[in-house]
Amino acid sequence: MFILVNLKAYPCDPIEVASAARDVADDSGVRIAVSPQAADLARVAETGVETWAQHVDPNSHGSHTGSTLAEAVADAGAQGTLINHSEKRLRLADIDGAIQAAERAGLKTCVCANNPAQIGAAAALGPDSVAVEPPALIGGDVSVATADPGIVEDAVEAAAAVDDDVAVYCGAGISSGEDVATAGDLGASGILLASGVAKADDPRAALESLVDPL
Ligand SMILES: O=C(CO)COP(=O)(O)O
Repeated sequence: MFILVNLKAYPCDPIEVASAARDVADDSGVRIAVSPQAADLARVAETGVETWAQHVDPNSHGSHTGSTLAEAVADAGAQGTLINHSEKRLRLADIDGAIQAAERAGLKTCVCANNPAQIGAAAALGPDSVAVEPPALIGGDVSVATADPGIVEDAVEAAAAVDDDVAVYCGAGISSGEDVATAGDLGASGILLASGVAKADDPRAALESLVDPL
């Protein structure tokens, strides 16, 4: 399983989480990445943890004030990027453009989606991975794998029907190793989570409990 920790705009210490994620990944052998604010990418990447951007824009170099350039996040040390997160929705053409921009910059891509139908559409655009995250469960206490196991299974099926090579992750409300294991049993090959680590009093302990059953 791949564990991608999205720090969103939470008031956590990105270096503390990144260092803990690096150490827990090293100790457990589980792949863990951290996705901080764009301004923190370089500092987070310097810890040695696998680092992802939270978003890239569809444009390349040029007159695009305020854009998050895929080449710039790659230069800062990012190895991948989320695209179309539930809290950063894009139009279809811009999702397609952002995937192409990320690929030009050598970034791995994960396109987020609300439901299995959107997962199928996202998979058709050829990202490396897709992630199903029901908005109603994001930030809550109940894991998507428990509250709505069918949505994970249907997302896996929807992606496979379009392109077998696209990995499927799930997220929302995941906070325990049991949640991660259940997501794996449903066919997901990774999880996205945020509050379970970013808002934890002890992010390292939270990460250790996530990888415990793996
Ligand atoms: O949006 C998410 C990850 O990208 C999920 O957030 P929570 O883990 O806080 O539910």
